[in-house]
Amino acid sequence: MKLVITGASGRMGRMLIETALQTDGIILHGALDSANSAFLGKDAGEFLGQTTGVLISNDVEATLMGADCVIDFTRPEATLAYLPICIKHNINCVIGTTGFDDAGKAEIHAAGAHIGVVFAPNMGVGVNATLKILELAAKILNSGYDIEIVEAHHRLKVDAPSGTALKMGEVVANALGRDLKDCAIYGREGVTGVRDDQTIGFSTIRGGDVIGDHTVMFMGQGERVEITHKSSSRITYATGAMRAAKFLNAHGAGYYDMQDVLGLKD
Ligand SMILES: NC(=O)C1=CN([C@@H]2O[C@H](COP(=O)(O)OP(=O)(O)OC[C@H]3O[C@@H](n4cnc5c(N)ncnc54)[C@H](OP(=O)(O)O)[C@@H]3O)[C@@H](O)[C@H]2O)C=CC1
Ligand SMILES: O=C(O)C1=N[C@H](C(=O)O)C[C@H](O)C1
Repeated sequence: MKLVITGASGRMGRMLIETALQTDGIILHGALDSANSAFLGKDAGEFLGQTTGVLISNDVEATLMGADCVIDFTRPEATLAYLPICIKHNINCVIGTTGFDDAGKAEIHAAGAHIGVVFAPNMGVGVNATLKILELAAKILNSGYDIEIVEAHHRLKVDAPSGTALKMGEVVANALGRDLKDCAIYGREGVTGVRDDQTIGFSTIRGGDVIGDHTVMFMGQGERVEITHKSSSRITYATGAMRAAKFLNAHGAGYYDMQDVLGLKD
């Protein structure tokens, strides 16, 4: 399978290039970066001390020509610029980028009518297992528990709360028959009044080089259940993305998430 990686000089882009070069059945076909990138024209493997023959480019059409799949971990505006070109050339798309608004999410969903799309804010197997555990926990602890979600990431992350935290909130809210849009509280300040027991609170921590920590708390009378996932390397996201690319190669057009890829849907 011929793969193009966007955001090639980014934290995830580099991890994806390293992982692609080591994954059976995957050929690194192209590497894209922004028009401002200092890495344009450089070999995609240079940061590893390797020569791959693939040069980092911002010529999207030329780079995508002949590719089977794009893996995109960039920014929403970049993803939404690449997507129509993927549709035009019938190239599947694995999207790990976070921070989309509703219109952006709808565009990605609609792309699934033309090409294979896996869209997930976290491609790690452990986080996706955690989502299933959260669904079960929420169904059992369905009344008398206040729910709070705390996430921590490195100082360079630009969106908050993380896509993973929002997904966790959505899974818990759905399991409780609530709509996250109506019950989410993003931070508190000043005289807030007592807590509304129907809300789901989010707290964001940013600092240092934290790769990604998420905790969901179910706080009741006399006890507190905390479900935590901690990432210690970006490798988990990259191997998940490779699995997603192979899944799309086998399944073709459609809109999927990592629960589909991992066979975790009921
Ligand atoms: N789903 C998952 O499992 C995971 C998702 N993520 C998400 O992936 C995304 C990227 O994270 P990370 O790698 O840490 O971020 P980085 O900032 O390290 O990398 C972003 C890359 O995207 C490129 N880029 C930014 N804007 C544009 C643009 N307009 N057009 C083309 N390329 C662009 C950057 O190029 P330049 O520097 O030249 O601007 C850079 O190469 C984030 O949304 C993050 O939340 C992260 C980890 C796991
Ligand atoms: O930006 C990151 O680093 C991460 N982003 C994703 C998110 O927003 O949930 C996934 C992971 O937590 C790392």
